[in-house]
Amino acid sequence: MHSETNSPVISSPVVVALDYATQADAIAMAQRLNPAECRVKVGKELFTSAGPQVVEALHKLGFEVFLDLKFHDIPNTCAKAVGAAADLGVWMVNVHASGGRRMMEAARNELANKTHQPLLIGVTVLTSMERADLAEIGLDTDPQVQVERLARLTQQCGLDGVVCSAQEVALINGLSRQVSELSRQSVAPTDKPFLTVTPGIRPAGSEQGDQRRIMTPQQAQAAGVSYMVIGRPITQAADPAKACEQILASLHHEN
Ligand SMILES: O=c1ccn([C@@H]2O[C@H](COP(=O)(O)O)[C@@H](O)[C@H]2O)c(=O)[nH]1
Repeated sequence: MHSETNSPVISSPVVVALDYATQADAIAMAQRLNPAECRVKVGKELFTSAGPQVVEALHKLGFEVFLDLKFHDIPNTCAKAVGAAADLGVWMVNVHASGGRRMMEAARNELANKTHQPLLIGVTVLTSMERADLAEIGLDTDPQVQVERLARLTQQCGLDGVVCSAQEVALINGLSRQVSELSRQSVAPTDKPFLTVTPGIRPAGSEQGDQRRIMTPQQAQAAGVSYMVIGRPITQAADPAKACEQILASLHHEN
């Protein structure tokens, strides 16, 4: 799905969530961060208030951007929205896996015709949800079971990976190894890793807030996550750049 662009390719697993109400606040935070050490995420609040210009401004600062709008709609509408995100040149875009197979396949097919193809990721179960939340929406199951179900579907639909909590990553990596083995035996083998993008990252001692399925950065790394989405523990720190560097140092990450 993903095609390379002219943006710098960085090895850091950290994606900083720029959850701000205005472009000015988001850019002020981005200017305190280092695009060689992290990517940034634009979510619903910022995109709704600031629009596509904020993505352009972050690109100008040298950041790769995860556009976290979690599209969930009928297949045609979702696919066109994903296509519009691709035209913005973002690094990653996502849809809700619970939108189902036809929606995810339509989104994947839309990207096939694009010059720039962002990573396309399926959101499984929000990291703010626990078993009781699922029961209230008619899913009488552990989050892990629902995550596994949606991760399988997402991989079958040919997306690049999932959003899940780091707590489910070992399970998903096990699943995707099985699928990769099947793929190697098929006529069109692919060795693409199936990515896990994990919010709900909380360094020891930081506020849990509304998150429920959490892990520390070190636990997430040990579990094998591909990318860690970290918002408030970095953006609300007294020194966000230092908070980001300390997390990377705790992962023994070098650029
Ligand atoms: O399951 C999900 C999907 C997306 N998010 C987003 O990630 C960040 C997390 O921010 P924190 O401040 O570190 O909690 C936020 O933008 C969410 O919208 C998520 O948390 N869980």
